[in-house]
Amino acid sequence: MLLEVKDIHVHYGKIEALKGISVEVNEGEIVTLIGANGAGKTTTLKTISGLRPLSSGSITFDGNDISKMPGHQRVVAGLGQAPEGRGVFPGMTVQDNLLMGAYTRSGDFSADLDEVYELFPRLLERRTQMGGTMSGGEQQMLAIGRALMAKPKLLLLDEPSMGLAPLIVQQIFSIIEEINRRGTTVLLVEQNAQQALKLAHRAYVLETGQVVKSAPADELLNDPAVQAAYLGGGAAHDLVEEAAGAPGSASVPEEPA
Ligand SMILES: Nc1ncnc2c1ncn2[C@@H]1O[C@H](COP(=O)(O)OP(=O)(O)OP(=O)(O)O)[C@@H](O)[C@H]1O
Repeated sequence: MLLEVKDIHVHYGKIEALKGISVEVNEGEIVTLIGANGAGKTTTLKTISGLRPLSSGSITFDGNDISKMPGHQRVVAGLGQAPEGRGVFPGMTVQDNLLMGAYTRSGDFSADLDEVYELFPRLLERRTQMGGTMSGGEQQMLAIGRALMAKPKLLLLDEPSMGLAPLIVQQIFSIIEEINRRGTTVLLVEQNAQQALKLAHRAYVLETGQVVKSAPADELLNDPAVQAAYLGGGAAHDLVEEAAGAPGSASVPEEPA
């Protein structure tokens, strides 16, 4: 197993955002976390990448306990992240943005730059353009390309479809598939559950800081409760109740994805 997140609890002040999340990612997989706004998807990714501290639980990556490892060391260990909101450096060129992704490495990474340009021909066309003047979709490509420059074993992607037109989302998702086909394991957080489940091998459904379901992605795509709650299939269905077997014990998802 490449990543094992075990029973993690994470707080923002007194608010417990993650209430015992466990997630596993095997080498070669695309795994997705889906769930309504506020379910804890982004917090889970931030905790894996070291941007949020754990209150309890553990994270094991590539055989090492990284629970207390600082974020920059996790990048060196092989965790690459394209963050929510993209984090492109606006006043730097596309190429310099990409090269920043390799700051933890030494040696010659021109072959890696070539590979990123091959995956994203648009970035090659725009390599001298300032990052901040790129469109939303192009900035998302840049964020993923920059994360790839660190040669990650596991690529963490936070809502790559956010705010993008359907055609661009399709393009980005097929590139993620290609990145995975070339050997990079992917953990994807998405509001766009439909697209994410079509792309992923396995998925976890999060609600109010807990995992309420985990299954192969195609199984979840055909699951009536998941369809109702997250795939625009009708009235929201409460998966927490179903998981807990206790009707009336939890809240309804805020909105379908
Ligand atoms: N900086 C913060 N300070 C306080 N509470 C926070 C902070 N960031 C997130 N939270 C809370 O933690 C919980 C989980 O939020 P998180 O952003 O992880 O959810 P999410 O599933 O990624 O949602 P979204 O899809 O809306 O980004 C929410 O209740 C949220 O309000």
